[in-house]
Amino acid sequence: MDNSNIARQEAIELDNQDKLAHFKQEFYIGDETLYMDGNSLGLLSKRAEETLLTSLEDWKHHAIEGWTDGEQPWYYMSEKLGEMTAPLIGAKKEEVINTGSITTNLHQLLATFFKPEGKKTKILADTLNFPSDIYALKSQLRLHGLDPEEHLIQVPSDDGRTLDEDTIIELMNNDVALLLLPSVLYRSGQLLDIKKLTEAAHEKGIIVGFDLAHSIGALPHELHEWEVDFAVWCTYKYLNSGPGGVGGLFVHEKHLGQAPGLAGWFSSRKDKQFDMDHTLIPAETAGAFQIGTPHILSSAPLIGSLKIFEEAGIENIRKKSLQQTEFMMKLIEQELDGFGFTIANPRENKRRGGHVSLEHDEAARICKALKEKHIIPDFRSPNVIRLAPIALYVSYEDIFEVVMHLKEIMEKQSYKKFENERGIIA
Ligand SMILES: Cc1ncc(COP(=O)(O)O)c(C=O)c1O
Ligand SMILES: Nc1c(O)cccc1C(=O)C[C@H](N)C(=O)O
Repeated sequence: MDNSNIARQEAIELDNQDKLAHFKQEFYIGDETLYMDGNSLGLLSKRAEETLLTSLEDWKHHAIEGWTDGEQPWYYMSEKLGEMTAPLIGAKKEEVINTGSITTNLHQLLATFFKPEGKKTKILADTLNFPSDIYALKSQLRLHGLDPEEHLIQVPSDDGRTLDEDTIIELMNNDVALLLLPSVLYRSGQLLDIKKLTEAAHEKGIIVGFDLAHSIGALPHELHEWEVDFAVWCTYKYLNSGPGGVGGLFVHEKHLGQAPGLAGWFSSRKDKQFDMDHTLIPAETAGAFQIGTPHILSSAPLIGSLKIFEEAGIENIRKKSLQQTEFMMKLIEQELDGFGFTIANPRENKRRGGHVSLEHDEAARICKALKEKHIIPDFRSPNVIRLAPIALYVSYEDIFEVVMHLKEIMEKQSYKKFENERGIIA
């Protein structure tokens, strides 16, 4: 048996032993498709579809009464989702609410927690974060009359892929008021040491926020115990809530009870909201950081999806995900040697998230060649192919197939018929 046949055998055995394998049947995907892009948009599950349809039924049968009656009362849905999400991030239920999007939630929490005072006027971030977060930071600085050129410090990266925690800590000066970092970097998949960074920042009196877009649903967190001040995330990636699915936010218990920077009537204590008083009485939970009416139809699928996470268990998901990415990297090294690929994510388990980051000079057109074969990766400029073997719906045999197709594309140079430029999204 040659090495690739041994690997196929190994994949079959791993699938046979996999206690999460049965969840794959719950997700919709074409028979021919190998979906490796769940880190950008997760797949629809039957349970998410069901809870979305339930909300439509509630609307159909209850009209306005759906806010409190119906099967999934809309007035309490954001809180219910917060409670269901709490175990995924190590939070108390009061600390979590589903609302908005990453960027709007970030604006809300910056408006609440970024309070430049005296010499403490700077925000510390990094050079590798997703652009939307940086845009939000710069616009919040401008709203305070502060020039981002001077007041936004972005930690550099030595290799253009990863960040060094000690370098971040060195930049935590006394003039820094707030630190914002991604938990997992969207390109390289590096997982930062949230606990260590939070502790170091607190020693300098710095408020700490994390963007969990690329870690929530992929790995466990202990936000309450680590005393992270706030966090934001989306639910359309690993949490499979659908395009434009509701975002989420965490505010540590120690900050609850304070008024939101951006107030609206949904910031209210729920029993007071319909008093319609012009003086806001904010909720004493993370619910206070909501603003307006929740987007029920973009929230409802998450109920069904989170039930899957309750059943599967985030520790089991992480365990499988690490084994899957390890298997994928091993196969890439074995089968794609000499084709010009570089594995750009850190190799240690505690330093990587849920996707493999492959660099190649021809990455954009290799992605197009993969898509021609019904394999869905994504491309991130300038040279990254992201491959996310999602624990809930990707099998080890799928991973084997993906790498073997990639090998064929490289051997036959079939990527050369495409332009080496990205499509609209990837
Ligand atoms: C790290 C990160 N932050 C922010 C965003 C954008 O968030 P949203 O469009 O949900 O506001 C994304 C992905 O779209 C992301 O990956
Ligand atoms: N949020 C997205 C969207 O609205 C359209 C297309 C893609 C996305 C994404 O989530 C991109 C993703 N955050 C990334 O890491 O590239």
